[in-house]
Amino acid sequence: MPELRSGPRRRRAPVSRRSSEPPSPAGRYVKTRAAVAREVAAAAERPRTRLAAKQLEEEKPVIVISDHTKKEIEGGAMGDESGGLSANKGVAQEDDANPAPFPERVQVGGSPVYKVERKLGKGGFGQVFVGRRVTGGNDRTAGPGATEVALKFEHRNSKGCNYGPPYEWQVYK
Ligand SMILES: Nc1ncnc2c1ncn2[C@@H]1O[C@H](COP(=O)(O)OP(=O)(O)OP(=O)(O)O)[C@@H](O)[C@H]1O
Repeated sequence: MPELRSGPRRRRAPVSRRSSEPPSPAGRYVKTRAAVAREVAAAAERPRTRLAAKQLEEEKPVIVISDHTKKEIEGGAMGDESGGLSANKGVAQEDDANPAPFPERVQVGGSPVYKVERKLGKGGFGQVFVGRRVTGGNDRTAGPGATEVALKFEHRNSKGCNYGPPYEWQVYK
């Protein structure tokens, strides 16, 4: 027969730490089950090998800019007054009313696929980002093989397109 305890319960004795060891701030917190579950889920999603990481990188969606998709962009929720294409996840627009981000990758017509990187600047009608060629290219800084280019996003509904496609587009073509 177990004996009943009498008197108040005492806490467990603290785990003894060597006096020379400084108390760790992380040690003062207890992880919740939700936090542990989040960590486990994140670890499961993380690629374990370089090859897996590369494959994951290659699977990322690409926004193909053509006449067809420009129409889709017009009709969809991706337009913004600043003249940007805003779709999917990726580079955040930090200074516009529309918090939707720009696409992660783009392909203009039959061009190579470019990864959209940091913002270079903003003009009257659009925004300019560094585009890094995802595959191929050469070490030249100019020409069709350049690995780094400037990508300008200008929406068809932007004020610069009030009177039809801007002349600048013809020049770029
Ligand atoms: N090739 C580039 N390299 C580095 N920065 C660039 C490049 N192209 C544009 N930028 C940056 O982006 C900003 C906006 O460029 P953009 O061509 O849109 O200017 P803009 O002609 O004044 O604009 P808009 O034609 O919309 O009136 C520039 O002021 C510059 O800071």
